[in-house]
Amino acid sequence: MSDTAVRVRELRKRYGDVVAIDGVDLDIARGEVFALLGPNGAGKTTTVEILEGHRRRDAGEVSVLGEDPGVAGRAWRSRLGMVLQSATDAAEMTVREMVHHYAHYYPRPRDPEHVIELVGLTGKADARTRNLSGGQRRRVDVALGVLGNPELLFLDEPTTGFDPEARRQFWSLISRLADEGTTILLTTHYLDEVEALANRVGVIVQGKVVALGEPSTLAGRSQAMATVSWTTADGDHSVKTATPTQVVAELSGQFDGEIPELTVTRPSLEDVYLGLIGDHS
Ligand SMILES: Nc1ncnc2c1ncn2[C@@H]1O[C@H](COP(=O)(O)OP(=O)(O)OP(=O)(O)O)[C@@H](O)[C@H]1O
Repeated sequence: MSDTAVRVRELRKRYGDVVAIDGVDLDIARGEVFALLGPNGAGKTTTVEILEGHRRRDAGEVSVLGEDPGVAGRAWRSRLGMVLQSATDAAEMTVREMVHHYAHYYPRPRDPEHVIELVGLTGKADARTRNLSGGQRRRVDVALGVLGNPELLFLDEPTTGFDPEARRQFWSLISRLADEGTTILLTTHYLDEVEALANRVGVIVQGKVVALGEPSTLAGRSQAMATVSWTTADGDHSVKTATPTQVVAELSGQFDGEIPELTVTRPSLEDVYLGLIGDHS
């Protein structure tokens, strides 16, 4: 079995005059959690839909779990899990009925009761899905996405509408799936989600990948200048420096004890991301 889950070369897609994907290359290894970031309309969903076999490409090579999604059949599809951007229709069925029902579609499903517990819906298992809140309904989507025990899971903005606690629970679910070896392709607008979950991140702007790397080192982040800040009776001070340890050592000689309100920061992933988007738009 190949170590590569997803391989994309020179992918192109237009909608009429709109160039949605403009020569994307992408490699995702098996077992990796890969995040696609980008502003609205950048081409993330189109890319994911092509990888899922839901949309035809105009040009380029695509291989997902060793097959071309444009022609692959049902056996291939059963190895994928999907949480699409648009939520599953609300229904008269209860959560339990729905999860048990969909389990029949897969050759080797997870235990439906275990999945309900995994997504934190045990207390709502007998509620009709139309009576669930937006965030709870999204958890049903996630339950259906992981039900088939997928080798590769697509998550398109999975935590939109989640409250902070639900997002944390979801993150631990994703980490568990990743630990079990599931490859995950995530699109999101939440930078903290990327930092918490992703091994690697690709930033896509106007249909092109403009940066690729680990969240901690993306676009030279780890080598970027640090900012040392502190406060005195004169007011707030800050210095940008490549040698923050030295600055702090010098400052500590000037103060008797603690340096007031000392902080040392490097650019956040959000700073780096906004810089990348600004440079390419
Ligand atoms: N079915 C369609 N018909 C015509 N144009 C489309 C269609 N789907 C997407 N587009 C256009 O293609 C471009 C890429 O859209 P896409 O949905 O892939 O972006 P995205 O990165 O997923 O955005 P978002 O973060 O808003 O979900 C946008 O300019 C969009 O308007």
